[in-house]
Amino acid sequence: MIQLTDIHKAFNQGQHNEYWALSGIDLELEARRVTAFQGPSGSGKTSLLTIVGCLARPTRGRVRLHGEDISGLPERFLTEIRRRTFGFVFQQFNLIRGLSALDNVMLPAYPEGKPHAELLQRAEVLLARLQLGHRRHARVEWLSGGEQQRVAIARALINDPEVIIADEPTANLDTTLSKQFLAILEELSGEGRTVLLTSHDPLVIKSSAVHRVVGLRDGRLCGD
Ligand SMILES: Nc1ncnc2c1ncn2[C@@H]1O[C@H](COP(=O)(O)OP(=O)(O)OP(=O)(O)O)[C@@H](O)[C@H]1O
Repeated sequence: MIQLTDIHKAFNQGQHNEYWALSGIDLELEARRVTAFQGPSGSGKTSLLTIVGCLARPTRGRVRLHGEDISGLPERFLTEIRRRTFGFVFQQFNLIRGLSALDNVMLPAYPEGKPHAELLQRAEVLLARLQLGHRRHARVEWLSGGEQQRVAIARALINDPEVIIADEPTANLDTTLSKQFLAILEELSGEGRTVLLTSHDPLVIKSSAVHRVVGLRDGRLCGD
């Protein structure tokens, strides 16, 4: 589904502090599987996921999505692909304070231009599915860490993405909440979504919810 060919990523290219975060990644990611990227801090996991999710471009190399080379597409096409294909769950959840859970979930769908009532219903269904129906009108800063994470997952699902990308999704969760997250992960892959995540957490890496673990070290693949 996603093919990466000879991906390189440099930061501050051409400057005294030039740094190559990724050096020659060749990888094929299959649809409907849960793939975890593991590796030490600074090994390039986040850089790789941001490239896969079209949040950043590789300095060199090709990204193919369903066989189409998307690496050279102009920004507006990339934005469109990003919105349609990927849902993101960030480590800090990146929810907007002052807004309710419901409003946060609906935000990424506004550019799609769907009728508000339809959107509202979809957001309510998603929050209910994640056991947050009763908290839908609460401001996100009033919610617990686990509740905030589930809001972030509902938000990632609002545009019905094929692929969910989650960066260290359990980093801020205790064991019980991490296990809840893994159960949600199994549900997502059970309904045919592709999940790509980064994790240091042995609970995640060793979980039966994860089908494949890809190792990264110093910007290169090491173990698959
Ligand atoms: N915007 C940036 N400018 C300069 N260097 C960067 C930038 N983003 C990342 N890096 C560097 O690239 C390397 C890889 O970072 P990346 O965030 O991909 O690693 P990671 O494996 O996700 O780490 P962690 O587990 O700590 O999140 C690191 O050394 C980091 O300092």
